[in-house]
Amino acid sequence: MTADQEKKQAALEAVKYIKDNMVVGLGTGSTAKHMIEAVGKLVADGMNLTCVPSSDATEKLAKQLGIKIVALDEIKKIDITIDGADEFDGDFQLIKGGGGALLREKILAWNTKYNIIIADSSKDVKKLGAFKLPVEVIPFATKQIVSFLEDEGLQPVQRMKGNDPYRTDENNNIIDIDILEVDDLKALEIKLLKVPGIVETGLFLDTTSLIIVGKEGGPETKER
Ligand SMILES: O=C(CO)[C@H](O)[C@H](O)COP(=O)(O)O
Repeated sequence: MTADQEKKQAALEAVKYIKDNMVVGLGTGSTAKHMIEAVGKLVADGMNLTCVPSSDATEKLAKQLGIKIVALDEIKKIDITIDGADEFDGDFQLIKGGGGALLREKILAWNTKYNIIIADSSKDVKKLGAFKLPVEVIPFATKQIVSFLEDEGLQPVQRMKGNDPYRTDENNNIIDIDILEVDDLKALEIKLLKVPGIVETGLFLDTTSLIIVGKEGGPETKER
């Protein structure tokens, strides 16, 4: 099975949790794309869903598929959010933000009753950190924060798009850092979020309720 087939299998399994009249959070990325297409089919088949997108790209695709989109402030709580991840571990902790949508994704996750993560099997790791952790920062403070992260030994690299700094949907920059040697992720998260100018990190430590992994022989569902 290819990674993309695993992603699609996980996505199709996840949409089974969606019921009529739900408010659904739509993640971002290549795995989420399969899920959004499947949600589009549910809607085309007559299901009444209201969806909140986690990025401009997701919003665009969802609208093309005829999915009803609302802004987060138009609803009280999201019933289910389905999103991808760059890595997950045995404690349901994630690294997200490879696609740059970590800030809105984390806001959606925090405002959701039941968060489902869908992934191909390569995302399943013993310890988070082979994938660099994205940190979203405001442009005004980016250089100073890079310097701070260097002093912390986190080997920061500012994300670029060609010759220009990468910009998120919220017009911020991203710095990718190396956390493979970090054992206390909670302490790291607290330390980073205290730095003025750091808006958010791609560490999702306690929002996930269910992880569905695409696998040869059928999807594996891990419940927290
Ligand atoms: O966090 C994300 C975007 O910000 C994605 O969920 C993550 O990067 C996984 O992407 P993909 O499904 O393409 O492997």
